[in-house]
Amino acid sequence: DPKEITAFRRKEDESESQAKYFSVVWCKASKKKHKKWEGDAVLIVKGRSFILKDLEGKDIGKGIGYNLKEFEKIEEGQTLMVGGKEIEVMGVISSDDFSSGRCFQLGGGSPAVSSSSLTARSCFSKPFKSVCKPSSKENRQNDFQNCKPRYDPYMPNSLVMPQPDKNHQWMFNKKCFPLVDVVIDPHLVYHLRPHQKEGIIFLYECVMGMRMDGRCGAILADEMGLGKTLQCISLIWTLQCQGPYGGKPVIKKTLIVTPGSLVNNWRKEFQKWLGSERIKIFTVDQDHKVEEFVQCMFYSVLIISYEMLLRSLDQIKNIKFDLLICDEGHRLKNSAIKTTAALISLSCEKRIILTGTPVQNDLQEFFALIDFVNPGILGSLSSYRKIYEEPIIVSREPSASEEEKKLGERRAAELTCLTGLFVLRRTQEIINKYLPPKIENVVFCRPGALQIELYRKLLNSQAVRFCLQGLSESSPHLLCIGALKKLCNHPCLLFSTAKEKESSSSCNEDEERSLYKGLLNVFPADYNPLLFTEEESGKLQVLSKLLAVIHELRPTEKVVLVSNYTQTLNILQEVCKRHGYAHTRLDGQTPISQRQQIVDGFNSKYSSDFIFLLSSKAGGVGLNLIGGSHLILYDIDWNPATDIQAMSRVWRDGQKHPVHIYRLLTTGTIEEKIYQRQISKQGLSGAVVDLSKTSEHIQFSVEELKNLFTLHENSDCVTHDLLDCDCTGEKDRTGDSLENFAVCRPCQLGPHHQKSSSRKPLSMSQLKQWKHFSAGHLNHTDPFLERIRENVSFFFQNVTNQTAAIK
Ligand SMILES: Nc1ncnc2c1ncn2[C@@H]1O[C@H](COP(=O)(O)OP(=O)(O)OP(=O)(O)O)[C@@H](O)[C@H]1O
Ligand SMILES: [Mg+2]
Repeated sequence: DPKEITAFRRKEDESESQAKYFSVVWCKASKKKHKKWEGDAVLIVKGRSFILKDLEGKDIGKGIGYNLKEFEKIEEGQTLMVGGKEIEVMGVISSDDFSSGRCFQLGGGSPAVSSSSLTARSCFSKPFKSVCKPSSKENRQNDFQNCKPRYDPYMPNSLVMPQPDKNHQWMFNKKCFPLVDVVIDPHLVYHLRPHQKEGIIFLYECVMGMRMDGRCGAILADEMGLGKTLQCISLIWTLQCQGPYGGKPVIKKTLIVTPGSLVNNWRKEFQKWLGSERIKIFTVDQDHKVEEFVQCMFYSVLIISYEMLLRSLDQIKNIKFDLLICDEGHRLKNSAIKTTAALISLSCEKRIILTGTPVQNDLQEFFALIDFVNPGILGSLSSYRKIYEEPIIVSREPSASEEEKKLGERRAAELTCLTGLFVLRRTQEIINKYLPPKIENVVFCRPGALQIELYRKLLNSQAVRFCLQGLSESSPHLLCIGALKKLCNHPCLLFSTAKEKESSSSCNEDEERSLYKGLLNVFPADYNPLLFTEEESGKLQVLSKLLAVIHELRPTEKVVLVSNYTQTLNILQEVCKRHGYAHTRLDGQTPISQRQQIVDGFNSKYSSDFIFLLSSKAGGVGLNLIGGSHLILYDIDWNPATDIQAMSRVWRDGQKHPVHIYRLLTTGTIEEKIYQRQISKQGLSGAVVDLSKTSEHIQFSVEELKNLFTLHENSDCVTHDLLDCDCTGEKDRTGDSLENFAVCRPCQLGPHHQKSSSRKPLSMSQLKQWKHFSAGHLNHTDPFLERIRENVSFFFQNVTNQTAAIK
């Protein structure tokens, strides 16, 4: 009957589209009576086909063309043969449990974790006195008397840690000590910002294993400058003196591992918040070895650099640390490197990673960080890949089917949920209200005549032409880019290299020679790079005027002057000398032991330094340079993170003055192109804001190279030309409110990671909202811009926190 056939077909179609999931055990098909199951698996049945996956998510069987009726009837307890395997169905898996991935057993059954421990958190319980029978009444009274909270939990503004729930007490209070409130030292609470109080509670719950049974790790990924250090110091100080069970301290010794340049910063922060009496800390350096820490019982905190840690690993392994803190811990994202392996080898369970970089952009790196703080929580790397990484990545491909998209999203949500319990990230906005206004300027400086001539010559070189024809196998484009960038900073930087190349005869440097060929002829015959002038470089001219006007109008304020190149810093330093500006300098060659001293010197109100010369790549991360309130970025990096890092050195907690940021770009040159790339491509694609990415990682198409290697001589601002803005730069322009431009960041996992905007690279549409004007039309009250306009073709300006009260 045709009707019946249609009905049958429809039914077949329906079951084709609806998958069913079962948990099963399996073994190879055999005739043996006593079978031995070989393992658990997940059976996915869809119409006439099936897939069998092991609990690591790997396919262990697949087949099509099975009997539809038989597949429809599958139920608990049933055995059946599929793909040469015998299976017994243990139960039905809900489609939600499958799509979230929860049905795959992870690291010893964490599925219950995500929902239950959240509720557990809020359920405070009484100690179970009934179980607890101290030997005598007196004893008990003594116990209770000794077990008073260290600080009064009922004082107004007191910060009391949540009490552990019954389950926790059962696990960790075997001796039935009375429950005591853990209260943060009021001396610290007085200074804490609200987000820091929350952060301390978060860290406390994590390391106490209250958020996730038996897991004591945490990742504090707050954006730069939110005071991760203070939050950790508060935690250490609290756990070292108090604990919920009978008031007994939870930890004795803490190990803090940090980049070398920050070792002393940590010491200083301890001192700043706790003075030198409360807690004894020990920093390892050339003259202070780990042995000393071991010998002196009164030290409780050891601060050491990652490099020193490797060198002293054997001694460190012999010390029992109860808490491990890894500052700038994103460097542990690679589990293959020695440092990570060394830290994993330490037996300490309570582990905290601090990082200002978003951690979830790269799923593999994310795994490494998670697995470091809470080993095994996501299962093995191979199962993580199958269950999370692969479906999530597939779902983001443009070619992904609806089904793949859904599965990927669901798995991503589950991953966020699972890890969200011990990863905390707050963005900069949270602290903006405590900060003074920030005035950001992008200043387009006209190149000098010599610069233009040299620029043309370089673009006509054989090396550049080869690049554009895609003729070269090696990567001469990096050479060409490097030379153009140098030229933008100052022509004298090119002179020395060109001189060298001219005389060298090595043939591997052919490309380099072809780049510099004939360049010397463009320089004046008696050119001496040591006697460079400011006029030869557009930016240097602007810089020099800018410094002069700051010096004149704000004699008590200081300037941080940033470049990525040591050679450029040399030039800038020479300029300081010529004008008699007192200055100090920190770059890659500055011994680590001296860095903090230099920073402190500059920040001190008694210092006479006017300028801090900083190589952002060498020493930027984590430094506080709040002594300066003007920051000038002399050159631009491919990676916006480098520049953002530098900017947040001055606009951070403790800054007393309005902050002025100046980014200098040479009009029409490669610098504008790099800037555009920063804001359009990277900004919009939400590319990882990661300091480790350098230009070597960037792939350029020939088309892109053509654009890079073009000089726009007739534009006031190519970036503005690209904005599709209808103004002609003749007046201060600002568009609609910024909120209209939600920036999407597809790399992040879940919606609640999308909040940040202030520390993210700008997008083009956001830039359009900045005030912008050509220098000729500057009817502006900014006295600083007024003074430099002569050598400038265009300005962009944006003010954040305009109304902020200056403390
Ligand atoms: N509650 C506070 N009140 C005043 N100053 C604070 C407070 N919290 C932190 N600070 C100061 O803010 C500055 C930044 O703090 P910190 O160095 O800990 O930031 P961070 O989160 O580690 O940032 P980064 O990622 O750049 O290392 C420090 O000088 C610190 O002393
Ligand atoms: Mg820090």
